[in-house]
Amino acid sequence: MADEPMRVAVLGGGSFGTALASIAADNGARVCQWLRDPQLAEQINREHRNSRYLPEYAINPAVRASSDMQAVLEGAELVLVAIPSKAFRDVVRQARPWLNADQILVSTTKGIQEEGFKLMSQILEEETGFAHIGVISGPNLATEIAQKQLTATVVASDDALTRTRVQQALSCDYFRVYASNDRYGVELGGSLKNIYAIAAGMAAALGMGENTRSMLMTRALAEMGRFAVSLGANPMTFLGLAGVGDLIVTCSSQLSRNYRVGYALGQGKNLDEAVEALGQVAEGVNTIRLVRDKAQADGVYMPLAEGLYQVLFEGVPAREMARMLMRGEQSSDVEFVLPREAVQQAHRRVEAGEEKP
Ligand SMILES: NC(=O)c1ccc[n+]([C@@H]2O[C@H](COP(=O)([O-])OP(=O)(O)OC[C@H]3O[C@@H](n4cnc5c(N)ncnc54)[C@H](O)[C@@H]3O)[C@@H](O)[C@H]2O)c1
Ligand SMILES: O=P(O)(O)OC[C@H](O)CO
Repeated sequence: MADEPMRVAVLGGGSFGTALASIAADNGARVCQWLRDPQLAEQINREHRNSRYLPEYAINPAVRASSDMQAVLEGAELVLVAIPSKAFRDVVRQARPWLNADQILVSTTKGIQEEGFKLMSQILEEETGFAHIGVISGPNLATEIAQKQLTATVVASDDALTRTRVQQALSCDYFRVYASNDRYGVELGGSLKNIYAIAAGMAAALGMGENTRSMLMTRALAEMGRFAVSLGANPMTFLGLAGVGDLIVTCSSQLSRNYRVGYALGQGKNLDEAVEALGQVAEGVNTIRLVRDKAQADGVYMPLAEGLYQVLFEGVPAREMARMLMRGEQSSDVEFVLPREAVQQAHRRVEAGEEKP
């Protein structure tokens, strides 16, 4: 059956789900997209446009949209789930009666569930028990993908079939799909970088420069690596597209919703106003809280996440927090080369007069 078009279902009618549905259709797949809003589904079918999330984008006319979950999932080989983390489990539960173990289930969502600190593919696994599970993550601003800007992503799964079929379904002239077998690391990188995008947006609004942004991104990577190690994950994965790559784009672009929330906060809006003005999901707001709490509980040193938490949720002024962070304990650049503890130990010895110049 090699010549049969692949059947792809996309759950979610937001900007990323819409862009991925259209790419798969461009590649010849039979694509059905599920949206909870029947009017938007109708508009996609009639005008091949999604005026709510990607108004300028000409969606491939072969994409069929529907608010009937059963009809969308029927016969699908690949199911892409592009639903914000807060609603993710509910939607998977809704879908469950029409899912089967032969299907490939892939999350595109960069968020964390509060209960149990679960990533989205873990929810897919828990809700279904299926074997073909993966994630897509990387520097993927949907608006740029819609403009067909050259873009790369990562499909991560320990299941080779999942990786291969996703690469086949989505690779095209302007969208390149790299493979990873570190599902947890790729997914964690995508979720964590949203925290630092908020900080970068805030720094930009406060008039801070490129040195500051560069410091922020690099120290963010150090902090992300530390957190990954504490969770037993492989920090090397963060050297790839789903770590460094996504940090760079999300900390640099006004197209990022997390960056925009940070920018609005830096301009003096409060959190509710900033989120409301955005009108879309900025996963980082919730992720900051969850990661800060987890880091505290597990004793992981994450000064940026802690500082940002205090700015967002405890009313500490951003400039004051920046000053405190700059005056924080002396540290190491790359901790995998020189451990942080070695730097602190050396300071203690010099301060105690045990080592003299
Ligand atoms: N937009 C991007 O640039 C981008 C890129 C990469 C990854 N992502 C990730 O993909 C996920 C989805 O992002 P997006 O940009 O496609 O979506 P979005 O945030 O633009 O919207 C998500 C979609 O989910 C729907 N939805 C929300 N709550 C729902 C519920 N309770 N039941 C059913 N549907 C519900 C919304 O109506 C919308 O259609 C995000 O979590 C994000 O982290 C987004
Ligand atoms: O708009 P954001 O901030 O959710 O970022 C979108 C993607 O994650 C960028 O890779």
